[in-house]
Amino acid sequence: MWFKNAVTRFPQAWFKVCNVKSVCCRNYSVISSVLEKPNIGDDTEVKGWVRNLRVMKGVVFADVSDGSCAQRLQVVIPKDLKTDALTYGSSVHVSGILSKTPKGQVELVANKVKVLGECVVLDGYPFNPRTVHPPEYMRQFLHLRSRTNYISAILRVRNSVTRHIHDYFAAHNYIHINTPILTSNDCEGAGEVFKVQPDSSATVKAMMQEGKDTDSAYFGSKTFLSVSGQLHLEAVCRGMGNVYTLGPTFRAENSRSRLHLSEFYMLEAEAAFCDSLDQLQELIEGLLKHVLVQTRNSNEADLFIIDKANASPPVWIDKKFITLSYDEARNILEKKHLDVTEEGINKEQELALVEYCNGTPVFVVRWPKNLKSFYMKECADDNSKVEALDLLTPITGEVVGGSLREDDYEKLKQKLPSEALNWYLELRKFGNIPTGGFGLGLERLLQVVCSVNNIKDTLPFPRWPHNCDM
Ligand SMILES: NC(=O)C[C@H](N)C(=O)O
Repeated sequence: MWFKNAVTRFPQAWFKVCNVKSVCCRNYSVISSVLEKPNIGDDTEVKGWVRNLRVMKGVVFADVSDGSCAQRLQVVIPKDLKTDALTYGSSVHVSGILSKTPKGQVELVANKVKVLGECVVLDGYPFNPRTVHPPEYMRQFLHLRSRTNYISAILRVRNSVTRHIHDYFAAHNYIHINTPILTSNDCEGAGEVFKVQPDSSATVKAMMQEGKDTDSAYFGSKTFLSVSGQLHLEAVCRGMGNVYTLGPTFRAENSRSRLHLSEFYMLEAEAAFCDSLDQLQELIEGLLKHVLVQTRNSNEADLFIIDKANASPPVWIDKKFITLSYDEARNILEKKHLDVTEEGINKEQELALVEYCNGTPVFVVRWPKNLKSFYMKECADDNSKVEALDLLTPITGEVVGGSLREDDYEKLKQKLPSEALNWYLELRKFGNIPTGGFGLGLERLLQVVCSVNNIKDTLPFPRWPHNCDM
C-alpha cells in the first residue's frame, strides 16, 4: 500500500523502480551486440551453443551462436582449455578478450570455457555441422530443429516481420486489438471449424449418460476455435475506427499441402469509412512492400542463409501490383487452356496468373457472389458480383483475401446465414459506417518474403492433419 501511495504521490519513484537497466542486466553479452559494436581488447563473456568446432594444432576454433543473429562468434580456444565435453551442439559459457584477426574478423580469444550442457552426439543428435539437412529431414525433429541455421534464420525473420507489420499499422493510425479465439460463429461458413468442448467434466459425463448433445455443455452454445477475427474486428471498427489483429486462427481442412496449416496466424485489418477496393489495395500493397524492404534491411544475413537467391530482391519490389477483374483472369486462364470451373480459381491457376504477370503480385477483384462469403458487398453495377479481392503472389498464390462489407441492413439481413449472427447485423443499426478489410496469412507472407517452399517451416511447431504430437 505504501508503495502504491508513494508511486501516486511521487511518480519519479515509480520510474526509479522500473529502471530498465537494473531489470535487464546480465553478466554476459549478446552476440549480435558484440558483433555490431565490437569493443576490441575488452574482457567479454558470451553464452550460447557450439555450432561447429575445428581442431587445429595448438588451438581449437569454435563457432558459437546464441540465436540473437545469423552470425556466429568465432571463439579461439587454447588446446589446454579443450575438454572432451566440448563438442558441437554443446552449450557453453566463454570468457575472454575480444580481438580481431589479421583479416579484420572479430573473434573471442578464450581464457575460460565452461561447458554448461554436453551434447551427446552419438546418442541420437540428428544434426551435423558438415551436412546440409533438407527441410523434410529437419521437420522430423520439431523439438530440436531451432538449433539449425535454416530454421533459426526463418524464426528471426518471422520476429522482424511481425515487428514491421506493427510499425506499418501504427504509422497508418490503426489500433491493435485482440479478437477471441473461442467463438460461436464460424465467419466464413466454410464448415472447416474445430469444435471445442470440455474434456470429460462431470457435467459432460452426466449429459452423455442421459444421451444429451454435449456440444453446448460449457458455453450453452456450440463453440469453435476461431477461423477469422473479422466479424469481431468489424464490431470494434464501428466504435473506434481503423483496427487490426494478428492472432492464431484454425481451420480443420484436410490438407497436407505445402501451403496449408491447421493452425496459422492471420493478420486482419478493418478500415473505417472505406468505400472502395482501391483504398484497401493501396493499404495491402504498401504493407507488403514495407515488410519486404524493412526485412531486407533488418535480416539480410538470415535471408541469405534461408536461400542464396534472396541476395537480390524479388522482381516486384518497385513495380505497381497488377489488378485484374475475375472475368479478365478467367479469360486469361482459358487462353492458356486452364479452364475455370464453378469452384473458382484453383491453386495451379493462381500461380499461372502470377506467371502471366511476370511474377508481379496480382489483385483479382470483383468475384462472383456465389464463390464468396455472405458479408461481402454487392457491386453497384452488377449484383451477381461482390466487391472482393484476392492478392496472388509468387510461391503461394493467394496470400490475402478481403472485401468491402455489406453495409445495407436489409441486404445483409437477407444473406445472414444464422440467427446467431444477429449481433453482427445489429452493427448496421447504430451509427453504421462503410468498412472494408482483409486477412493475410502470416506464414504465407513469410514464404514470400523468405522464399520458403513449405509453410511448415515458417513457424516453430506446425500443425497439420495427424501431426499434433507435441
Ligand atoms: N478479415 C478478412 O477479411 C479475412 C477473411 N474473413 C478470411 O478469413 O479470409
